[in-house]
Amino acid sequence: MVLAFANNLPVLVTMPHSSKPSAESCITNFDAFARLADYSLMDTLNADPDATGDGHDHRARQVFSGHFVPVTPTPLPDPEYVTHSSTFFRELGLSDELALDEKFRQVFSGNLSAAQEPMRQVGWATGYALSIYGTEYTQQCPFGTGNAYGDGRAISVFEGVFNGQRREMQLKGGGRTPYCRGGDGRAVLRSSVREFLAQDYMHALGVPTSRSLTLYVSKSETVARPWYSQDSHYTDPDIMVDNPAAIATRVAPSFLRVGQLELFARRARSHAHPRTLEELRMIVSHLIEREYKSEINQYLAFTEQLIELAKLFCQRLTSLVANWLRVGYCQGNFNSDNCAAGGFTLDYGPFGFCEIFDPAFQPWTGGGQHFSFFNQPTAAEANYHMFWKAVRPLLAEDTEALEHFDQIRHDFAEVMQEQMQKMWAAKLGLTEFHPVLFKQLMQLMIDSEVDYPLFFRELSHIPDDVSALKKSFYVKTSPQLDGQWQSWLNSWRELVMNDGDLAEISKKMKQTNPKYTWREWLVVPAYQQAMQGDYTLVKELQAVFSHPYAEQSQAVEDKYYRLKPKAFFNAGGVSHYSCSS
Ligand SMILES: Nc1ncnc2c1ncn2[C@@H]1O[C@H](COP(=O)(O)OP(=O)(O)OP(=O)(O)O)[C@@H](O)[C@H]1O
Ligand SMILES: [Mg+2]
Repeated sequence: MVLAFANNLPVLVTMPHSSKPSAESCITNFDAFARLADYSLMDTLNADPDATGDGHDHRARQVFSGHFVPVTPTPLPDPEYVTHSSTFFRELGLSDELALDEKFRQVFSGNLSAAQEPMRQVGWATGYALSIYGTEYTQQCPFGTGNAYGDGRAISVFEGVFNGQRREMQLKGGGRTPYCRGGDGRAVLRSSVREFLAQDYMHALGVPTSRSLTLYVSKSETVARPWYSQDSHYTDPDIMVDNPAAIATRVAPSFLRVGQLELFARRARSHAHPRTLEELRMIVSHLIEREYKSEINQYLAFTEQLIELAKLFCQRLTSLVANWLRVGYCQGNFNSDNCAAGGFTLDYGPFGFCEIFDPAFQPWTGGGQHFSFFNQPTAAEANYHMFWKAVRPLLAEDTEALEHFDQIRHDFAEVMQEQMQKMWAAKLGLTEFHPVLFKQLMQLMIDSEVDYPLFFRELSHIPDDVSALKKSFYVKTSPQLDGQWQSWLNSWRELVMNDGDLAEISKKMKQTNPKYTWREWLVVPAYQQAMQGDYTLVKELQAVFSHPYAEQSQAVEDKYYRLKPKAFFNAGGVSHYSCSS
């Protein structure tokens, strides 16, 4: 609120939030929404020449060239509105009532026949390649060639400019595409609720991410997925569960993945067809246009633009991963096909948030150590390497540019380390990273089995006695361990006090260390309840997650600011999962 003067009388006015549209720009009906459609992607990139123009061919097949395949989603039968992101709707200039508009619901539950000009009645899916930790794979493709791998159940249906920013809207679980590999093309309500809430939450945490738009569920279609029986402690699912099919729509400037650049680079390398290098160049130009336009001068020579791209992607990816560690996030499956080339979080499948501190935390049983919590900087480097390798052929004859480009690749680990140190210093309220102090802290956190987010939040009060931190310990500590904590605390406090005003530092720490984290055992009841048609808990979580750094009410604190109960340790579907779709 600020004081303004009207007729010389002071009046209170509410400052419009920067992302809040003015009343005139608020879109309340589908007709106005559809008018924003602008499919420059479909007009500038190559379509699969073998695709039927109407997009009705959903058979799993190889796609040999082109950047996208026109394909129609398969509508959810009897779609019911579950929720939408009010925050994001406001940013886009959409009114909340639009989420309940009949045509809007039809379109975002997969029925494109409800779309009207200039919207098109066909969407698109894209192919991509897969590398796991820097090793190229083609075996995941049913033909063994890699030509049938890509968006198997993600279908983009809309592209348009909202308040000056171009966005692509993509249905997840929108039915089969040529890349479905025999899958059903669906996502279940369980995973859709998780992805929807997590995207919203990450945004509120200040971590770059694809965004949640809407979530609809079918009242008549279910799909079976392997899952865990009640109280199962097995590593793998032990039963098949019918779960309602759902479609969550996510939004981003583009859904370009490192794996997508790789697909075209691999084809160029093997001279798969005469236009391979040109298609690679087109997809990289598209990446610059969609994700880096405001930071890369379009009048630079293309090779110089590529160097800028390499620098910016390195900055974004390292900062992203540092943020993941800051908030306790583990992506779980950070392959090149789950690594957005725009440098934001994408694919909330087997992810989790660290509760009891473990640097090797990994909720996905298929993910192994290499994608675990503290290994994410290395996993990011492997993905960056694949990006570098994919783009490099476009610089082929320019030795000077190549040298520069290679140097940026070489410096990745150093930039990553700088970002990490900056992040750890900020988490500890310090202006500088102190390696010894940090190492001691990590050991103490492991020995006391601290709850990662709860510990850092309690530390943000800058206590002078270890007893204040015990709220975050899962074990009872010995007097000896308490002594070690106290001496660590004393050294740390001394450094903090040298850095400035304690109240100011504490405030900053609380903006760095969220109070409310994702606790899977508190999310499970929300999707279970949603499966019964009750969305109260989903909405409650949306509200809690939208202000993760705020204190919120006593009732919210009592329910959500807590250690994980013992019953949920090693619980299948809560502490770990082998299936996430
Ligand atoms: N039920 C399904 N039917 C068809 N394809 C699927 C299905 N589940 C997953 N896939 C495809 O398998 C690939 C690997 O799955 P993964 O779990 O990484 O991705 P996802 O969660 O579906 O998608 P995204 O990366 O788009 O968020 C993806 O290309 C995905 O589209
Ligand atoms: Mg994926």
